[in-house]
Amino acid sequence: MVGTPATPLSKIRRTLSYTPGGPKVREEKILVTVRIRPLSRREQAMYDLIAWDWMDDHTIIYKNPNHERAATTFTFDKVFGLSCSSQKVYEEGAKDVALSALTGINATIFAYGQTSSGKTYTMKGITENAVKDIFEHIRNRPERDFVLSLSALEIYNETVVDLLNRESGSLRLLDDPEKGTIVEKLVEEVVKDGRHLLHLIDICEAQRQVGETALNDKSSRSHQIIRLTIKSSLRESSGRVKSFIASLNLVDLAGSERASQTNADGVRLKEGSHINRSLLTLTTVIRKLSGGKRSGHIPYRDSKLTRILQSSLGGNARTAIICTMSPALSHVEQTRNTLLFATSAKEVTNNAQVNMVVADKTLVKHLQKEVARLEAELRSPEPFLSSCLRSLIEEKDLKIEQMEREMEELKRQRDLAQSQLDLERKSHKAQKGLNQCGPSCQVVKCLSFLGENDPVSGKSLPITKPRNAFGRQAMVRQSVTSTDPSMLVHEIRKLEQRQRQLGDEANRALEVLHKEVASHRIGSGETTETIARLLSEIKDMQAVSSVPEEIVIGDKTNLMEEINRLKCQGSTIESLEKKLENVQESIDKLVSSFASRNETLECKTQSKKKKFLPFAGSNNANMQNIIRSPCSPLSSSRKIMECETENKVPENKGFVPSGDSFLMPCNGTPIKSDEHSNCVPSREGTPAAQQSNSVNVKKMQRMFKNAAEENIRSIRAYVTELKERVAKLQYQKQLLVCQVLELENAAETDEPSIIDQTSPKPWHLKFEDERKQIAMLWHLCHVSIVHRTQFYLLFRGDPADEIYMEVELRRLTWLEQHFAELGNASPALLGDEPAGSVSASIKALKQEREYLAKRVSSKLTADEREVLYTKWEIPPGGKQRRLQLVNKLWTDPHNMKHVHESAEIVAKLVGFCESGEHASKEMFALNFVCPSDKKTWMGWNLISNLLNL
Ligand SMILES: Nc1ncnc2c1ncn2[C@@H]1O[C@H](COP(=O)(O)OP(=O)(O)OP(=O)(O)O)[C@@H](O)[C@H]1O
Repeated sequence: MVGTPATPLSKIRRTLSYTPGGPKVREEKILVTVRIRPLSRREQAMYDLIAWDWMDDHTIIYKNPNHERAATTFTFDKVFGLSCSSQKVYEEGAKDVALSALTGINATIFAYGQTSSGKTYTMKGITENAVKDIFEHIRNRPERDFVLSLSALEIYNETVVDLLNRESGSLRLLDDPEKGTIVEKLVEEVVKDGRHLLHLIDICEAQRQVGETALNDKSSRSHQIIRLTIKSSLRESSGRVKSFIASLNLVDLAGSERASQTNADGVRLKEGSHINRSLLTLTTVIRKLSGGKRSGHIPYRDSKLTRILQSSLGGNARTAIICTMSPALSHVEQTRNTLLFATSAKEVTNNAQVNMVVADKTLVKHLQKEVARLEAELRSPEPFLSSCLRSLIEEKDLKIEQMEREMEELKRQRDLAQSQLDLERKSHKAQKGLNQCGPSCQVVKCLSFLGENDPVSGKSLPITKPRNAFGRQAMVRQSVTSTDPSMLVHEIRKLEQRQRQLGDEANRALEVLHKEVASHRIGSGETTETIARLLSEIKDMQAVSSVPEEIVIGDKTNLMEEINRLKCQGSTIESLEKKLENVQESIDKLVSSFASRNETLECKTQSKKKKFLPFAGSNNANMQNIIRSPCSPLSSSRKIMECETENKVPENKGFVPSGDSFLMPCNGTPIKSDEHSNCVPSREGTPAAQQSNSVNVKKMQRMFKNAAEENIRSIRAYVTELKERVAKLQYQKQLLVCQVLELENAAETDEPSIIDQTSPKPWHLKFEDERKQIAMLWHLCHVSIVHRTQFYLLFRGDPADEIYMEVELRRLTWLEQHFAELGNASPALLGDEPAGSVSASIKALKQEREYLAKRVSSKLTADEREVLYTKWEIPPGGKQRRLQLVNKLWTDPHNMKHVHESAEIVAKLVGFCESGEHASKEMFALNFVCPSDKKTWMGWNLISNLLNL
């Protein structure tokens, strides 16, 4: 094997570089040395061989006692042999770095190596020497004020423990934007002197987790970090105070180990696996850093060790690593790994800089005053606490007030937006209705009919007058597209009223006809029967279709009831139409019957002829009714009026009857047939009268014939017109039903498409709105949080997403409606499962959360978990923290930040990746049916899908 190329010392030497306008930045490589300990007693007892040679102070070679492979050479900043003292190791491998902390540069020294290779032994020597040197340095710098403080922790089984205060339990790591990773609540003891410092370090040693393994009687089972923070300040002649602050980290890592060598089991095995895992992360970090800092993601966060040491690994610190090793042949593989790690480490470059604070005199004075004030307050804790409390309460009150104001403003904005939206909808509806070609267009046009007299009030509506398009549009907009239920019910009432009037008129017309037929035996008996039957049917129909007068108006439920009732009446109107058709047929028959019998009638007595003036005489009252009817079309009324005038006897100038017997009927006085018959023969008795009568009878016959025909024609025309109006009525009802249903639907779905098309909302705003609505509906419908996550992450506002957003919104609206309607529907299960109950839906979601909670450990690193627990306020040491975390996800649909963060976490837990094969937008396409490949479907029916992951 070819040896690792040596790193020339020139390359390792530190170089200073400067950041313009900023503090000096020292860019340098990590100082890497190797210390070889003597063979241990155990190794000697086993007659283990020394497998390594160290030719000079920098090179170490694998001796390869069996000459199986080529020699392997490793070169480092320094190689310390078996007999090298700790003093020398410190002097040449750590001192320079350690003392940097005195001048404001962070420093880290750590020992790395296999278990029992001498790390603790080495770090002890380094620490003692460093402490000695630091205090000597302080003694030699009387012009500077130094403040030293010490904190210490161990990472045992990925748990951070304070070595100066074990009782505090597991400590959390927090991210500080300025300081980087900090350990919450870590005790920091101010150091009085060197002895005190060593005493504290001894305490830490004593507190540390140590256990016996096959390789080491006192094996360190944790990583230990002792942090000595050194603050020094110098009062300059100008009055300015220059302060330095830096930390010296003394790190004794737990050793990498093989279970087979340490004979570990149980607790030791668990410790060993944690140790190895975190060392593996450290190795990965070093390896990645050695490839250049910008060589991709550095997984500092994969372990607490690397997280805490982040600034020392390629950051703002000077770092020295002492790799310890056993020379024994039995450990050669482990040692080789250590040397490979060391080789990578020496390629890592740090950017250390002086952490300096310069404060002017005034500021210092101000700070001193502030400190004095605080100290005074602390001396009298009660007023201090009460003032703190007071200020806290005041602050809280202010916040509440501010929030209330914001809420008011938001409410106002919401109401304003709502009313604008309503207006837009109305105007859009009207526009849409008028612009569209097709049935609805025709129907809307029919509604100009509404512009006639208001049958309910009997008054002429002001909106009926304009006959231009604009006026009609305005009218339609106001009456039909109104979302106001009372307006719509009012419209329905008007239609009802019209229907009743039409029925009345048809009834009256038929009554007239019936009477004529019955009293004069016009037409066949069959026709008479038909008309009588129709008359009674129409009466029945009117009774059935009568509308209850007292209906509470203005309520949505009543509106729906109205619509349902109208829908039911559709058939009634149809039957009315049918009946009117029948009437027309009957009239036609009547006409033909009348025509055929005309000649016969001419030979009948005059008393009967007189009775051919139904509308002019005996039925005048009925006729007047028809003419006066508010719904009677002007045309037919006019015709009837004309007919009435024409039928008046005085028109016949040639015939001058003596007395007024014949004129009586024209005055509207009913004439009984027997009275009439008594009267007429007295005139017919004279010859002159007979001659005159014979002429006049023919004339009369013609006249009566014309009158009768005209009457029947009038009725026919009137029936035709009634039919037309019934058709209009039908259209209007249909339109109303459609409009109301559409409005109802739009109100429920808050359909975005009905917003004014002339000024469409920008897509990104629409997208945001829809996304918020969707998030809310997901929440309301207890939709699977994996589904939510996938949808949320897949659709991020691309214009092509519009259709998916629309579909999702419609689906959810539908679900929510049905949820409300069924009362206990289970949207979360609505996929290929029948709807269950609400509780089943909630249960499904609960199961999903439990399932995801189980994945927290496997899908998130311990560090990631800790960060999340902190962020999501899961108390340390609590039970089922994973479930607590998952239960907090997707619970606040109003907060889009919460939604986003929830989605990110769930995505990690299910291994969802936007570009992956599981993430196809098509799976959210237009139907509920699962795609055949269940693996790609992560939709509504979640648990089964998860099991397929
Ligand atoms: N350079 C050395 N000279 C003499 N003895 C040493 C040297 N290094 C280590 N030893 C001894 O070897 C044994 C193991 O050393 P130490 O406990 O420091 O190893 P370690 O690497 O810290 O082990 P672990 O990782 O298991 O904690 C100790 O008894 C120690 O005194």
